[in-house]
Amino acid sequence: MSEIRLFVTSSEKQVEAVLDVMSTIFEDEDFAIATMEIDEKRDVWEASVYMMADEEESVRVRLVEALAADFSHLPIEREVLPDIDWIAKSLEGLAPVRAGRFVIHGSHDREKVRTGEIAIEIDAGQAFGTGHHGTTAGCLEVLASVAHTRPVRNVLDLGTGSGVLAIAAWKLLHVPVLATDIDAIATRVASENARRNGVVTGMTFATAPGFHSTAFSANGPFDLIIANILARPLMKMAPQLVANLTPGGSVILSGILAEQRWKVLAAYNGQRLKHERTIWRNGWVTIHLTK
Ligand SMILES: C[S@@+](CC[C@H](N)C(=O)[O-])C[C@H]1O[C@@H](n2cnc3c(N)ncnc32)[C@H](O)[C@@H]1O
Repeated sequence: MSEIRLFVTSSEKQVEAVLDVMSTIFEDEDFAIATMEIDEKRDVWEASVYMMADEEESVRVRLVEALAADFSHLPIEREVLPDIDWIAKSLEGLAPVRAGRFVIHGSHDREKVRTGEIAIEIDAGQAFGTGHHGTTAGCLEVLASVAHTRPVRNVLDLGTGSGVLAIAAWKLLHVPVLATDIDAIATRVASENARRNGVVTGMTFATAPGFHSTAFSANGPFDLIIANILARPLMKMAPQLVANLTPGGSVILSGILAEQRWKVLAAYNGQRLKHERTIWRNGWVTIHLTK
């Protein structure tokens, strides 16, 4: 089935406002949303939402409705994207990513690892997390800095995807790591990636939505919790997440668009966590808080 892009074209300022509207209506769903500069001199930009062909009509109806109030003058255009083997394509373009002391690379780039780097080998596959997304790279950067400043005896990676953050924490800290995901395929991929990266003991995997598993009480509470999910589930889970954190422990949250950060901070301040630092990468923020 083809992939479709629905988009509007305008100035950078208007396109940013349209992107805000798009993120509000589609924030809990899997549709990718992006802005792109078309012509720098003429200030021409596009805001796009991507979907599969069978979802186009319902997305279009919602988009027209949401843009009606302030942007009805902007026509919604459409592009059918060519069918591409995305996994092969993404592998071709995946250069190693460096964040803190970490380098995340595909198996085709093993020789590019430099002395002193902590290398994590992840090939693009069925689970999210090759290090190229701003949220993953942001978590790695904060992880490296947290490890310098605080003793960490165990780690929880909630929403592990490819396992990249769990493997990074294990390689950096040499402590037990629990890696969980709502998606059983992700948990399987994460454990295969862990094995491929030389993790033999000290890492536990569980498939669980949020904190609904005995794995959390069996392995926690945790000195460090990393959760790269999305703003809304992170806000909802704040009480349980903080209950699973040791006093003095650290939380690294990502999957949060810059404009959503205040709501997420409010949810965690409400649980008496202290804000330490927020970093930005490609429009996404990663937040470090302590208990
Ligand atoms: C953005 S990916 C992050 C993957 C990886 N940790 C990284 O940083 O690259 C989010 C992951 O969280 C998982 N997820 C989403 N909602 C979840 C929930 N309520 N409980 C556990 N995992 C969840 C998804 O299946 C997905 O693998």
